[in-house]
Amino acid sequence: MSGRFITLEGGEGVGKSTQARRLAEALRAQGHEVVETREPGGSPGAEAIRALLLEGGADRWGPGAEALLFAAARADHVEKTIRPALAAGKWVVCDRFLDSSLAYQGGADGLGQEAIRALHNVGSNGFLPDRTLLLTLPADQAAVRAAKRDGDGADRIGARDAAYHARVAQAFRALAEADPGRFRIVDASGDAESVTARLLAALA
Ligand SMILES: Nc1ncnc2c1ncn2[C@@H]1O[C@H](COP(=O)(O)OP(=O)(O)OP(=O)(O)O)[C@@H](O)[C@H]1O
Ligand SMILES: Cc1cn([C@H]2C[C@H](O)[C@@H](COP(=O)(O)O)O2)c(=O)[nH]c1=O
Repeated sequence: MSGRFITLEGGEGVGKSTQARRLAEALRAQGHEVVETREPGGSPGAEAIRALLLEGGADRWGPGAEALLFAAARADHVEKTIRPALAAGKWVVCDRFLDSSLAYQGGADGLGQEAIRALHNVGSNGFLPDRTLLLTLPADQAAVRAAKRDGDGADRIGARDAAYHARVAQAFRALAEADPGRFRIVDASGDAESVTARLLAALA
C-alpha cells in the first residue's frame, strides 16, 4: 500500500516546523509510520543546496538562479526521500514543498507560476502532495513569533522586507483558493495544541 504525502505551507513564523513535528507524532499515535522532512533539504544533496540558498548575502543569487536551486533540491528530495518512503507505505509530513516556490519565487519574486511549474515538471515530474495544509496567521503575530525565535538572525530569504512577505502571503492564499481539492486553509493562531487539533480535523 502506498502512503500519503502531506505538506505544511505558509509564511515565516506561522508555526509550520512546530506543527510538522506535532502532526507527525499524532499520526504515529494513530498507527502510521511517518517520515518527517523539510524543504529546502530532506536528503543529503538537498541539505547541501539549502546551505547555498539560505546562507550568505542578500544578493548572492538572483530570482532565476534561486528558483533553479530550489527545484534541483526538490528533485533530489523527491527521488531519494519522499518517493521511497511512500512506496514503503509510510506517510510523509513535509515542512514546505512546491507551493513555497510558487509563492516566493513565482509570486513575490515575479517569475510566475508557469515557470516554476515547468521547473518542477523537469525536476520532479510534476509530483504533488495528496494534501496541503496552509497555515495562516496575521503578519504582525507571525513576525513576533519569528523574531522571538531568530532575534536578528533571520536567513537570506526570511530577512526580506514586510512588503515581500505580504506578497508571499497573498500568493499562498491565491494558490489555496485555486485548488480547494488539495489545500486546506488552517488558522494558526492560539496555542500549538489547538492548531494541531485543527490540522488533524482538516486531514480527517
Ligand atoms: N501556536 C504557537 N503559539 C506561540 N508560539 C508558537 C506557536 N507555534 C510555534 N510557535 C513559536 O513560534 C516560532 C516560529 O515557529 P516555527 O519555527 O514552527 O515556524 P515556521 O512557520 O516553521 O517558521 P519559518 O518558516 O520561519 O521557519 C518558534 O519559536 C515556535 O516555538
Ligand atoms: C521550499 C522553499 C523555501 N523558500 C524559503 C522560505 C524560507 O524563507 C526559507 C526556508 O526556511 P525555513 O526556516 O526552513 O522555513 O526558504 C523559498 O523561497 N522557496 C521554496 O521553494
